[in-house]
Amino acid sequence: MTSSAVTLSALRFAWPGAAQPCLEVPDFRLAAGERLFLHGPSGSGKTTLLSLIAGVLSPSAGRVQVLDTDLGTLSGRRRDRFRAEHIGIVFQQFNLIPYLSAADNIALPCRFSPARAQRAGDVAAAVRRLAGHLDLSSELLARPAAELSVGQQQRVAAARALIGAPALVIADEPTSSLDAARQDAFLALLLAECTSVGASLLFVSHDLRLAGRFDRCAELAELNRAAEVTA
Ligand SMILES: Nc1ncnc2c1ncn2[C@@H]1O[C@H](COP(=O)(O)OP(=O)(O)OP(=O)(O)O)[C@@H](O)[C@H]1O
Repeated sequence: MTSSAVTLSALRFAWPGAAQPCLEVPDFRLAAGERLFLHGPSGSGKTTLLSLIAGVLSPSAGRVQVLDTDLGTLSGRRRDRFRAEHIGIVFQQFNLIPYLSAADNIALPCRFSPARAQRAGDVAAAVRRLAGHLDLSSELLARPAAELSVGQQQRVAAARALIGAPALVIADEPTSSLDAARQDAFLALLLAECTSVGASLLFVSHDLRLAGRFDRCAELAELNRAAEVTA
């Protein structure tokens, strides 16, 4: 087992054309199995940081290491494969495929990653188990994602992130569209799933009431030196 899930070294990221870098993170580490709550004002760079860790964006300088892999050493295709195999992501915009059923959306990572399919075992049963915990009925599972409410889509995105036990789960405001009861059920499932497989969790939220349920709470400004320049 690796001792570090994410290591950022001398990371710098500037959006094209921007006068100032958005992120300058000298050094950050998320330990294996650690569950971190990350918060910060709107526009401070949380989603950008998650996109760099997911390998969706590439840093302008510095290194992003996930598990034992330096993402900068991977070609675009290998990075996509690495992400599918090892990282479960709940994007702020969910990124569901609208014409696929909710069940097929949840199962999608298992189609892209044989290792994840193998870890899931019976994929259809894994879909039903996660959906059950998130109060998604079989009728909802059969519907195209485009015909679900925003909160239902968010729960589908959460189940998709968890299927096949990824070693790292990244969640960007994953409870913003849920009512209190479903928010609680979702968080309980997320924490339990991560604990049961020893996965690390990087959870971004504005809702500081949730922070106490995590191993560590950090504000992005504590990690990001660029924040000192722009503040
Ligand atoms: N595609 C893009 N091109 C250029 N600038 C961008 C792009 N996406 C985000 N930014 C800028 O990068 C900065 C950080 O944005 P980011 O979405 O990471 O913030 P955030 O902390 O996640 O905000 P929120 O809490 O509102 O989701 C902002 O100033 C934003 O305007």
